[in-house]
Amino acid sequence: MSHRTLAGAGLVIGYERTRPVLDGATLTVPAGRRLAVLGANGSGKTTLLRCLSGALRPLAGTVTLDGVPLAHSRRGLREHRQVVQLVLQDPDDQLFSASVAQDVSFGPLNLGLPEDAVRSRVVEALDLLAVGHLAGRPSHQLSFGERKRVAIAGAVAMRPCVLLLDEPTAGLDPSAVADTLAALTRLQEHDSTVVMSTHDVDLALRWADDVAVVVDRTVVQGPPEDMLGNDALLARARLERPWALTVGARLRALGLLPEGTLPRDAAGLLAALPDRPGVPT
Ligand SMILES: Nc1ncnc2c1ncn2[C@@H]1O[C@H](COP(=O)(O)OP(=O)(O)OP(=O)(O)O)[C@@H](O)[C@H]1O
Repeated sequence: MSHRTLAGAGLVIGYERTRPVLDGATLTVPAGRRLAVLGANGSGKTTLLRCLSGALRPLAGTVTLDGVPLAHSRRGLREHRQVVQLVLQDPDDQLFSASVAQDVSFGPLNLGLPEDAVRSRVVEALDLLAVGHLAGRPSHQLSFGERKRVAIAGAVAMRPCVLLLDEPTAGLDPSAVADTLAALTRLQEHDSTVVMSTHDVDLALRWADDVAVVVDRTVVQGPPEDMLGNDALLARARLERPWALTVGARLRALGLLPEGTLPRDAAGLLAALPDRPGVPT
């Protein structure tokens, strides 16, 4: 897989022409990096990802891949979907075959690949998502968290350069969230660009290289610390400052953390705190 840059410029997207959900949204999905699309419920995250995937045609503006505008023709969309794959929030919108292996092979079979190539893609995708042991199981018998990972494996089997994941961690317990994030790291190591929509500011700070905040029917993009430390922006977006930024700032003010230290999660915070003789770590 090679790196490709997906972008949207001046996107007006909506379901009714008179009341667009997004009105002039511009963003770049930096190749090879992790982008979190953050926004409150109903702000338009899913709508934006659907547009970037080609599933929803913008009312105005353009989606581009390496600067080339997406053509909403049958051929243009087919080519786009070989590079950009969207995984929906609800895995049951994507899983409908008799077994996990059949669900994951659906896309590659549709590409007309020979059977052994399909088989090796299915094995690779299931392994990347650490769900190889589920290959023979009926998808509908799996837990919600397992179904979410199988749905991601289905998209991964298409070997996309850009993977758009709509709330991949929603409804998962902490260990399933950790498993999913580990799988996303493996995907990135396989040269995929990963985009995740979420309203979880703590997760975005800990995971993302870049953050795009969906706010006031547009998108504001920048480094996680800048976006998630901007209280005015967060208030407009109906989001809260991540706890690690608040606690980090307090500890710096108390002189317990060196200036410039920006822990992103509990492990980072503990690692940055000084050792004191007699205080257990
Ligand atoms: N198929 C549709 N037809 C009409 N309106 C829709 C449709 N899908 C979404 N909307 C509306 O578009 C707006 C944005 O919805 P969207 O699902 O993109 O938000 P979201 O940020 O993903 O929300 P959530 O965090 O709750 O999943 C909402 O007001 C929603 O009611």
